[in-house]
Amino acid sequence: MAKQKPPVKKNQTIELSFQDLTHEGAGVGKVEGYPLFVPYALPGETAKVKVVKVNKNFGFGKLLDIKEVSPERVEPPCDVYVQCGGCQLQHMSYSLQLKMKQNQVKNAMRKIAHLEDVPVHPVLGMEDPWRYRNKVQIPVGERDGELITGFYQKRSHKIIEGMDRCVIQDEVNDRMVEVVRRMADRLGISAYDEEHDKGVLRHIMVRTGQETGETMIVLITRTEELPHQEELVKEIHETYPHVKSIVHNVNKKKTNVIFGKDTKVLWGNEYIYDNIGDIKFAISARSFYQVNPPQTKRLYDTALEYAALTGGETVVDAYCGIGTISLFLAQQAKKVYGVEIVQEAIADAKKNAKLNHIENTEFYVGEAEKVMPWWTAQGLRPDVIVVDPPRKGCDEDLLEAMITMKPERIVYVSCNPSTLARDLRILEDGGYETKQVQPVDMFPQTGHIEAVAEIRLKK
Ligand SMILES: C[S@@+](CC[C@H](N)C(=O)[O-])C[C@H]1O[C@@H](n2cnc3c(N)ncnc32)[C@H](O)[C@@H]1O
Repeated sequence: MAKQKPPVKKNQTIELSFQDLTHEGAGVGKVEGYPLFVPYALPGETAKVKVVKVNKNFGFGKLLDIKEVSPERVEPPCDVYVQCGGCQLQHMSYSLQLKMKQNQVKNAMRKIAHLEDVPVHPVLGMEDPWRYRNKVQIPVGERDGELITGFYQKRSHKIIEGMDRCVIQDEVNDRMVEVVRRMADRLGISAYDEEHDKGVLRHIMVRTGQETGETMIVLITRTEELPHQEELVKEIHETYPHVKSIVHNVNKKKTNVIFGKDTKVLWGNEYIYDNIGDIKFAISARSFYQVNPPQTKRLYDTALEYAALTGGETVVDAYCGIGTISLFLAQQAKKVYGVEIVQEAIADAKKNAKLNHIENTEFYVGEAEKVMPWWTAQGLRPDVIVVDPPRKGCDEDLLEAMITMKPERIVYVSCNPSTLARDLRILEDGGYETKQVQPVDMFPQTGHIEAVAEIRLKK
């Protein structure tokens, strides 16, 4: 049979109507059944589009001119929305964002997990979906002899010009980035020059505890020394008393990874504190801490509800970070075992347990996929397992260990619906049943969605 040629050509300009959205928020329109993905187009719209890439089964277009505008289209408040690419959904109403994300999770359940009937609830969204991020990591560069800070332009390492705020960032963090940049500039500290691998300041990281108002500043340099360190540190903490910790991290490698291995406190505490619900957390520079605390509380409350603890259970919290979920669980369980790969995070987890006078937790450093089979061999048989892996999902050895341990309930917290669905299929085949999935919008204005799944051992 002769292969059908795509009905469009590269660089052709066409008029296209949009019916759907990809999971990244691009509009989907079809020419004779051939789908074209067009960023910033919305369902219900008709637009002039330039075809920019033609693959065998689908292509990409660039939005030129919208003829019929969707009522869901809104003006993005960010001045550098298109250059930046950090947010993908600012041009659509928040209610459409939530619908799109619910569909994304439903589609993953249907297409990847082959679970047609699992209830996927409406997304728990934010009342005010702006300025929610508690942490910023921003590159430092130089233009016309002056230090500049800003995110990289999409698919490049060129800092966006004139970027002085980020509308999803906590205002305190925005301000502190500017303050540190100006002070460093005045003191003559140079920016890291990636191309020639010279210069000093690579990134500024700022994290603020939204409940406590405490701020940590991390200065990441290429060099062992931070010139004018004492003046810089003194000026920051004397002017801004909410800054409780100033940290120096050295990263000598030519790499995209932001942090290097060596971290030392220049001034103040090694930690800042923040609260989620009634639990207090100490957070150090390198530790993972969810970026949207009010939504984190809703996420953990859902995880706790699905864990259905009565006080007598043994629980495992795999990928436990600084023990956030573990400590919530521990309040309602007999014993919680946490495992996490980052050593500093486990030190924080132990500290956090003490800080909150919680005595029924044990935390271990290690790869969850190795520690869990070892626990299984030791005879540990938890009643409930909670997993909260990175985007790539759970390792197969860990899924196998869970199936062998046979807990009554598994709670899967996920930041990637595709890997969640892949892993749910494995658990279903291993004797488990997915009861319900609750998406939580931890990252408004972006295409990301978090979800919690309740999974029970089949009777
Ligand atoms: C999505 S975070 C969840 C952390 C924590 N549950 C929370 O809510 O703050 C995933 C965590 O998994 C850790 N991690 C990544 N790979 C791991 C592995 N193979 N074994 C154990 N932990 C791992 C990361 O360091 C990170 O802290």
